[in-house]
Amino acid sequence: MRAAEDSGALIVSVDLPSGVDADTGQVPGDAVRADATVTFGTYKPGLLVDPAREYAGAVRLVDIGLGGELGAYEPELEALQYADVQRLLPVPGAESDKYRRGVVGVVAGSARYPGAAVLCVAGALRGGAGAVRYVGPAADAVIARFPEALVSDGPPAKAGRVQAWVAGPGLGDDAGRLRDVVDADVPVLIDADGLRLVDRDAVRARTAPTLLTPHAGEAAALLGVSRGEVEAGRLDAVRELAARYGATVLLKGSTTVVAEARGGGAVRVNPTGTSWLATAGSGDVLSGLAGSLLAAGLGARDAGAVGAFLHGLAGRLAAEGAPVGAQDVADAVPLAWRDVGA
Ligand SMILES: NC(=O)C1=CN([C@@H]2O[C@H](COP(=O)(O)OP(=O)(O)OC[C@H]3O[C@@H](n4cnc5c(N)ncnc54)[C@H](O)[C@@H]3O)[C@@H](O)[C@H]2O)[C@@H](O)CC1
Ligand SMILES: Nc1ncnc2c1ncn2[C@@H]1O[C@H](COP(=O)(O)OP(=O)(O)O)[C@@H](O)[C@H]1O
Repeated sequence: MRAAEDSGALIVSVDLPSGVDADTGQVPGDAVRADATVTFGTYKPGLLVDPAREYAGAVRLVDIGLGGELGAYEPELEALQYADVQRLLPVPGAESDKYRRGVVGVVAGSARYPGAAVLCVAGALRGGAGAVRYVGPAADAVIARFPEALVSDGPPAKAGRVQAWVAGPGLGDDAGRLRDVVDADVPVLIDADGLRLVDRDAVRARTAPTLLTPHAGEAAALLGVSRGEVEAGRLDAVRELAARYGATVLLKGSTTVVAEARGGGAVRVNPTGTSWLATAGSGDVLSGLAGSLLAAGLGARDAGAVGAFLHGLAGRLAAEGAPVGAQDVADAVPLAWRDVGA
């Protein structure tokens, strides 16, 4: 392997780069770093999930006539394509009104992190819900930036009609509001500080859909392992979290993966991500966006996967190869939506 790398020659791997694990995306030891990989029949998880994905270079799939054979197997992994996402986008019908489109509630922000509330609302306003209710101490900051948001500072249960809640970005230690949301019988997305504060038994006991959106650091804390272990084995980590908490889990990072609660269905891997998204607050935009899709009626797995797809695309469209901030990503979500919907 080293001789090949040291030679400076173009390296093309056949099916998979030697040394990467085809089924898990893990790289247990030395592995070939290919410029390109030609793979056969179907994509393997190791070509889609980091850290292995990075070793494959540009991937080209060649059909070798396995179509009929492959159809007999349930895939372990799937990546939504443009047409899949287009079918899932919640588009208002002629008879829609703001309530029929869904109302998303946002419990986020604190005196220390008012910006997280603004960014979460920024994502929520672009996710297809008909109204965004913000509940918390950053109402003035939210309203200054987004006068269309409905704001209050009381308990979430008194905020008015909400079809799905997002709780956690920049929340600080406001466990009371979080508890109200977890007790609500509507879909709930829990992110950031919410993942640290939440009563784990209460999450397990929920009957309405729950979507947890940890980054690797938060996932590591929830699993009681190191962050490195999560990053080295993303598929194992996301499946284990979903099983342990009886929730749908979206694990963020270099490859974003979504696993269904109680083991149902393939793990979704997001194909649109870009490392320009690695900027403070972009996760807050994602949680607002995915929560809005939940309020608009998507199931937790679809809301997570479509949210990550639009977020990744928005990151690319906003960045175009230059650094951007989280607000720029939120502002580009309509461009991503149009790109998918066209
Ligand atoms: N504008 C704002 O107000 C912002 C507020 N934010 C809020 O700031 C608070 C602290 O959030 P942090 O997540 O930065 O907490 P920390 O900085 O305390 O990080 C917690 C742990 O996770 C690790 N970690 C952080 N980001 C990671 C990543 N993307 N991948 C892997 N590991 C990672 C850290 O090294 C650390 O071990 C949260 O409430 C968050 O929502 C952030 O969302 C950034 C923007
Ligand atoms: N290297 C990367 N490649 C692609 N996406 C990334 C990368 N690093 C971070 N991201 C994305 O950026 C967002 C960061 O969210 P998060 O870690 O919650 O940060 P914050 O709390 O600052 O908002 C997530 O959507 C994550 O998937």
